[in-house]
Formats: sequence, structure tokens, C-alpha cells
Amino acid sequence: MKKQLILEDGTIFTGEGFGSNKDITGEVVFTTGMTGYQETLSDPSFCGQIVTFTYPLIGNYGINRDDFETIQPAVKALVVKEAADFPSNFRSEFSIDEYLKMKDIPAISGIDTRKLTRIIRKYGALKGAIVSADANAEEVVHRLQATVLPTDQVAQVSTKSAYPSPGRGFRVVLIDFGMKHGILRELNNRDCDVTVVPHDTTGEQIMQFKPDGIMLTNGPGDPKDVPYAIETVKYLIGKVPVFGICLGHQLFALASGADTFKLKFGHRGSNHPVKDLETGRTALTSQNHGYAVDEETIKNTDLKVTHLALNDGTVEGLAHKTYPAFTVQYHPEASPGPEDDNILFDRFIDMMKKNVAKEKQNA
Ligand SMILES: NC(=O)CC[C@H](N)C(=O)O
Repeated sequence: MKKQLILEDGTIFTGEGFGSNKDITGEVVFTTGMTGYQETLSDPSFCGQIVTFTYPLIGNYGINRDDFETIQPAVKALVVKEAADFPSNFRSEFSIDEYLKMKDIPAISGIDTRKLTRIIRKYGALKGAIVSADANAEEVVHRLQATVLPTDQVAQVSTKSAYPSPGRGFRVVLIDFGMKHGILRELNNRDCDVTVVPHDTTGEQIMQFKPDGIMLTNGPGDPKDVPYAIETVKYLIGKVPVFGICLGHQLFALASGADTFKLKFGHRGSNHPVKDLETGRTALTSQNHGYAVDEETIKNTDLKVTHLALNDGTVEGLAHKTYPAFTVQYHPEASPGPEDDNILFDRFIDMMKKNVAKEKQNA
């Protein structure tokens, strides 16, 4: 069935609809990962976004039961050059079309994704809509220009109530702002006894779990849309070791008095080079973010910059100068993408080990 992808600047693409047939509106972004579309489409940080894949063939190894980053994908829609109708892989259970129909997520194929990506790179992420072929494009453009995109995405994707993910090691409270399961998996692999709590859990409630460490997860939207979470992080810094990823990193920066800003078109893909300023080593990393920490504003805080993006020089990692707390803008849990910096989870375990030993000594 013919469909249109319409951008707020008036650009119209026509293509073939697949997945759900419904009309949607969202923020159009692009990701450059060559594989890992299943992890990408199930990453809750894409909540509210229309994701364009720059890799030209999507769906060729199907959808399997192992690679989900969440059970209920929150992505608004997918845009591809070509969708594979007949996946071929021993793990495949559904075609991408079947899966998107099941989850009521629309998609459009046959799009010149190179042209679309160039528009986004030039003008920045844009609002867009996928509508039927007979929709009045002019009306859609006017509607898009007047649309204010929602700001409550974290509440949409976070868990509604706390739950345990047991282990026999360190007790970690993980604040779920829209967690990719890869983060929980890495902690459980290291035998952590994890309690996953909702995004609006207060610092006092978290400390009642007597955690050895706090994990701040990734999540969708602007970090300034969750001011209560910034307060929670502020309360926790210095009380217990903290490790933050992506949105968690941005909240850590805001809680410490630094600022964040919106990047023009974001970093989304699985081969973003990041330099560790302490070791001088460069890692290839998986990334998905539209905001970044403003480096200038770090100067007035108790934080130091530990990592930088080599593509555009933006901040990719922070550490507290006094307390055991560090964060990264990229995804050390990968999924999809390289596992070069998986070692950061071991650093967090080490941090908790040292802190527990210190507290025992002081007791
Ligand atoms: N993956 C994330 O946590 C992204 C953080 C934030 N939503 C951003 O786009 O920058």
C-alpha cells in the first residue's frame, strides 16, 4: 500500500507501507548501524521517534526471540530503503513486517534514505509524519509545524513498579528511565543483585534498599523533561557509587550543575569512536542520543571530562572528582554494536568493592 513520509519543511517522500497501517507523527532521526535493527527498534530511547536506517537492506535475518532490548518497542515508526520480505537465519521467527504488524508499528520502504539523511544532517532532526497516499500533504505540513511533540516519554517506557533481578553479589538499585535490557544483563552477568525501580522513585526510597551502587539507565527525550530525576541523582551522589549511561549520564551532569543541549542531528549508530582521555585509548561504541553535555559548563562543577567523541568533540564521559561516580554518553552494553568498553561494568563492580571495604573500615 502506497504511503507518504512528510517532513515539516514540506519535503514529501512516497513509498510502500509495511507493518501497521496507522498514521503517525514523530521526530525523524537516522541511525547508521549496519546490523542490529532488532535491538535498535526495541531500544526504549527511541520512544516517539521515526527511525531512518541508512543501511539499505533491513530485515534480512528476521526477528528472533533473543535480541530484544525491551518487550514492548516504543519507536514510533521505521523508514527503510528496502525491507526483506523473506528473512534467512536459523534464529528468525518473524519477518520484520509480521513483527511490526503484531506491535502496531508503521514503517515505510522504498525511501531514498540517503537524501532523507542529508536533509536531517543539514537542517537537524525534523518532525515528520507517515500518512496514506491520498492524505493532503499541505494540510499535513501545517499540522506538523503546529505540533508540539510530547515530553513524557520516560514515564511511558519506565517500569510501573519495582521488581528484583536477583544475584548473590553487590546490591544495585537500577533506576529505569527506559532501560535497555542489555544493561541489566551486564549487571546480572557480574552476579549483581539488582532491584529495578521506576523513574520517579525518590532518593530516600532508593536508600531504603541499602544499595551498594546505583545504576542510572538510558532513556528517551530531553533530560530536562525529568527534573524530579535530576533531584534524585543530586541526592544520591556522594552517598553511594553511581554509574550512569546515556540519559543517566546527562542527568548526572545536570545534577552536578552542568548543562545539556540538543545536538543538531544526534549520534545514532554502532561505530562511533570515543577517546578515553585517561588511557588515550579509543573505543568504537554504540550510540543513540540527541542531546549532549555542554563541556564549557563542566568547569564550574566537581566533575571532570573523561571521554570525548572523536567525530565532533562532544563530551562522552564524566567522573566525579571526589566521589565514586562516573558516567558515559555511549552504550558500553552495546546491543547493537561493539563491546569494546564492556569493561566499564567491571569498573563499576570495582568501585562498589572499594566503597564497601572503606565503609567496613570506618564502621
Ligand atoms: N539513549 C539515551 O539514553 C538517550 C538520552 C537522551 N534521550 C538523548 O537523546 O540524548
